[in-house]
Amino acid sequence: MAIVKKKKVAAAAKATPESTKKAVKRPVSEGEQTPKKKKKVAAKKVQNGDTPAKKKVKKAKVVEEEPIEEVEKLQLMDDDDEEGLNELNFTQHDGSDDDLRDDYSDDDGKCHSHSRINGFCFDLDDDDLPIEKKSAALDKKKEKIMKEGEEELQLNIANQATFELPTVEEIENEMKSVPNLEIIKQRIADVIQVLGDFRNRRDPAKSRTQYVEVLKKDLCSQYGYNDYLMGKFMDLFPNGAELLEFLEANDNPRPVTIRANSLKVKRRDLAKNLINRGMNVDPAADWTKVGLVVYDSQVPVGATPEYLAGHYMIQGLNSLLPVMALAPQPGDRVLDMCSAPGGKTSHIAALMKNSGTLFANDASFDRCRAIIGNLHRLGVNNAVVCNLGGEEFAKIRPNGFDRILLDAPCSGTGVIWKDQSVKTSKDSQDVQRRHTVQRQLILSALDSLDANSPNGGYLVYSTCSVLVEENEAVVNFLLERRHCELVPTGLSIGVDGYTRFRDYRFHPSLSMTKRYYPHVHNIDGFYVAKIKKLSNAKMSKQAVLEKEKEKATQKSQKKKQAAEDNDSDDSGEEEEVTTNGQANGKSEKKKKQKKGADADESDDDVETAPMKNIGSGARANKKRRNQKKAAAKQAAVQEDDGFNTVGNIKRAKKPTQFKSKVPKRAAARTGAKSIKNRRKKVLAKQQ
Ligand SMILES: C[S@@+](CC[C@H](N)C(=O)[O-])C[C@H]1O[C@@H](n2cnc3c(N)ncnc32)[C@H](O)[C@@H]1O
Repeated sequence: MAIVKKKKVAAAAKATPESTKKAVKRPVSEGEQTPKKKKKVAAKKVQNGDTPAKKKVKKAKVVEEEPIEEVEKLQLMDDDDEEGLNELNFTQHDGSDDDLRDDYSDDDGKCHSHSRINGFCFDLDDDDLPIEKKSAALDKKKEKIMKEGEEELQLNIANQATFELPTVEEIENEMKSVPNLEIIKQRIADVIQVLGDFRNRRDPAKSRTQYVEVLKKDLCSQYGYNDYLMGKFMDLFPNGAELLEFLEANDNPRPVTIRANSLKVKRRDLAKNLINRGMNVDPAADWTKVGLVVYDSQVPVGATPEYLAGHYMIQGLNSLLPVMALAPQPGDRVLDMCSAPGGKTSHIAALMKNSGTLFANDASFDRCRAIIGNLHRLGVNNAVVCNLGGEEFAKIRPNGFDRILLDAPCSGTGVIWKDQSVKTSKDSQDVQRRHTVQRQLILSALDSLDANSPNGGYLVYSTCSVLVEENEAVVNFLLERRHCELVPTGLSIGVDGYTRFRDYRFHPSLSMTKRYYPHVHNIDGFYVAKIKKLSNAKMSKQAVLEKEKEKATQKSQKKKQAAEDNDSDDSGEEEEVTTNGQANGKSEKKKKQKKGADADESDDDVETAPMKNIGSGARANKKRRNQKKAAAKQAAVQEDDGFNTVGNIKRAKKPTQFKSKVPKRAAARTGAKSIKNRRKKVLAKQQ
């Protein structure tokens, strides 16, 4: 303790002349504390779980040991040292100082239990032991703090009850200047609280939609998302607290994890070697035998001799899941349809023990180089790397594989921490493009599977997206189009996939699929579904068309019904418009819906109305058919929000694989020329 004091004296010596002057002028101020500061210190002690009695005994001892001169020196300390004084519990007062009541005095402010030397008070007399008195005083103080805390809480609750919701326009204006994140954060918490107990906490003049709109705007500016994606996440996590957890998790990195390459090394041996290199590693989770988590490392994880020798692959734990679900067997014919850079491919090869045949495909030629590099490094020698659009496999290798992994290209909404640009770059068009390609790929993948494979016929579909449009809706689309069924993934972690989402309903078996979230599982957001192909025969077009028709009629009936309801409600609503702003919004919405329904019906009309000015005959019929098809396709694409699983799919532009060096017209011309030349030659010979 003496050392501590000396330091403080030294600090006093260092103090600026001004502060020293101040201290000399007002020596009493050394021991003075604002009541707040005192409370803080006391609260700190309570929090730390210090036994106050013990501490005080120590301090009293120190006081007795210290020479008075030393104590006087302390008067020269500057303000910064107040806390140090506090810790040592020296108090200088005349026994009536208000500030001191909290600590050692009774309610009258007089210090009864202390003797005073030079104005400093010490615990010496009275019947009770000083330690008991101090303990009692502390209890009292604690009680007071608790009381104040309770009062503050009540005040907060009262404040929350009167929380005023700004309008969306006000928020937009606020955002034009530099947004105050503290205010926004508080408002987010307030709105979430109101939404959690809407009936009691709402402002009666404001609707839930208004609260939700304000929340969305604030979340967008707090976390940096665009409106579209935030809307999607709000649909996904209607619970405000969970939404915040998810958004926070998206701003924080996941743990660094690696997969031991069982083709070359055992996990135990790899861990030993890496620890010797200065890496702090541990088994990553109880559900994987090959994953290791790297807590910290003195060497770059991607440049150790073990890495270069192919003993491990740097992979997120989520990457292990689809391969585990696929469970490839030695000797299988396996296709990894979208495999670059080859992390999952090399895991598949390891499970196949480098036997059988593994096709590692990717549409990007550049990314195929990465597959080749990784497969070489990891010692994979049962793989054929190919560079095709996945859509081609149904044609070039129908019913040709025992197992297929389709780790589809996606929006990446599960790995936002890796690429923050996703927050603003994803819009409805982008997501629509994604799920369109995903549907094409999943159909092609299923058609490439052999349903009669003795131990296979399995397709695993996975994405690193959390959006339902790219996951359950795509799998549901497949179930409606092909003879196949969902089977359990065999994965012990993950939450069940959606069978219903907002107004949409999926096949009940979709609960067998698995979802992963960063805030729940501390791995990247991910989705895994395992599908068994039941028959190699394609579902007849007739059956698919009938299903489509059925759904379409149901849909149009619903719309008509909604339109009729609107008609009958119209007059009543107009009255409401004048009296109730909330209802106003509602009727607007209904009108919009009606408009939409009308537009859709007119679309239907386009489809069904007889085509004019085309004429008759076979050609005209064909033209008519094509027009109908084009109109239907356009309508389906326009409407397609990702859940319209029976609609036509917009074909993505096919990647051009081989380009003929001679243009078509030139080729035709050359053909004609050579025929002419040959004819000339023949004629010449004849002559
Ligand atoms: C999610 S990544 C695959 C990651 C890989 N499975 C792994 O674990 O290392 C999606 C890949 O699909 C590829 N891709 C995109 N469209 C494709 C298509 N039509 N056919 C095949 N591959 C495609 C992309 O080039 C990208 O490499």
